[in-house]
Amino acid sequence: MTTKTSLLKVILLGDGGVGKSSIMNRYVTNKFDAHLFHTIGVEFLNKELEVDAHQVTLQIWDTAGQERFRSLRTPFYRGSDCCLLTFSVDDSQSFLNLGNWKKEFIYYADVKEPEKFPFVVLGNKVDVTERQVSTEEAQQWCQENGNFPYYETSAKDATNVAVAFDEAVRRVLALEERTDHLIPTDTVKLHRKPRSAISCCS
Ligand SMILES: Nc1nc2c(ncn2[C@@H]2O[C@H](COP(=O)(O)OP(=O)(O)OP(=O)(O)O)[C@@H](O)[C@H]2O)c(=O)[nH]1
Repeated sequence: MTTKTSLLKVILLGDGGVGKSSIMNRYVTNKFDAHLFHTIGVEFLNKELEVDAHQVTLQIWDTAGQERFRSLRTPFYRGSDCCLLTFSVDDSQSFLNLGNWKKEFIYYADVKEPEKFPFVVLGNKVDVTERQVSTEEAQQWCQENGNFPYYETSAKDATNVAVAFDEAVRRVLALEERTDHLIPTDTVKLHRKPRSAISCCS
């Protein structure tokens, strides 16, 4: 019997500095760098995991949050299976911008049925003491904007990072019409590159 692997593309969006690269690095390499440079364009890393007895190769795309890199990141939205809308709990503006990120994604990914698309919201940097966004207001935004799951994460101390990705995978797998992603593991090439060829710095 041939085992099946789902190849899923998950994309991280959010303002510059909220911690998207750090979340990806924490999840894939279990490391945290307090002095990361801003991402320019996009980067991706792969991670293999098993969720509910389902083998998954997760392709995680980290994007540049700064406005000046908009044209470099948007071409990579298409084909995403899940979008992690990310803000930082110590930066209220990054929270207020979540709606713009959602809109930008829906437009450039050309999502046909936005109300069915699996978004997950991450409130990062929960390790900080000075919060500007409360858990309640973030949960309320998620409820009002599509009943999205909400996770408070810390790339610094790893709080909820793996749990959030697991939930993202579950949401995608729960959708019907996933059969197009089911590829026999003996035919798919599972890349294990630390950084993509199209990536720029971080
Ligand atoms: N305290 C704390 N700092 C964090 C956390 N996540 C990221 N940082 C720091 O926040 C800064 C920005 O992190 P990045 O991961 O580069 O942010 P980004 O969202 O990828 O930024 P862009 O590449 O500009 O879009 C870095 O100095 C990180 O070390 C966290 O969970 N807690």
